[in-house]
Amino acid sequence: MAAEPTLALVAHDAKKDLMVDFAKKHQEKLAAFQLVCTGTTGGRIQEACPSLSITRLKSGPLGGDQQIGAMIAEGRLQGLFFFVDPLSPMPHDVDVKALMRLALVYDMPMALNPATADILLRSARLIGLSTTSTTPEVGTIAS
Ligand SMILES: O=C(CO)COP(=O)(O)O
Repeated sequence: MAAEPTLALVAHDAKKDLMVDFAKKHQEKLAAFQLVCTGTTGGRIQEACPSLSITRLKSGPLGGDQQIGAMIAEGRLQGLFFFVDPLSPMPHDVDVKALMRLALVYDMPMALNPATADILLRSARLIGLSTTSTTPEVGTIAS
């Protein structure tokens, strides 16, 4: 039997309450995934949803975003819900951009807000019916 698809849940501080509400609301559906989170986001979700099994990586500013980026590059992630705060400066802005960039490069289903995450959670591709990752053709990048 194929392993469950892996979904990353990440939220900036101003969006963590939204992420916790989202996780509580969709707890049953989220249980069908292997969940990975950046450190603080994962702690908040775990506290609110003790039945979910969550792998917590480093906190975003300490490398967690990059760890998730590496999972994308290595084909170990099937979806990314990243609730970003567009109104606050981030010390690790380069990491945030790098993570979103890799999600785009690898055509990863990515939701940057709860409205889109709601839709993606219902999508056949994300729930694992088609989890083939798209490897970009490096040669096609324009010089
Ligand atoms: O900073 C983050 C994403 O850029 C999230 O990290 P934390 O979940 O550790 O707060």
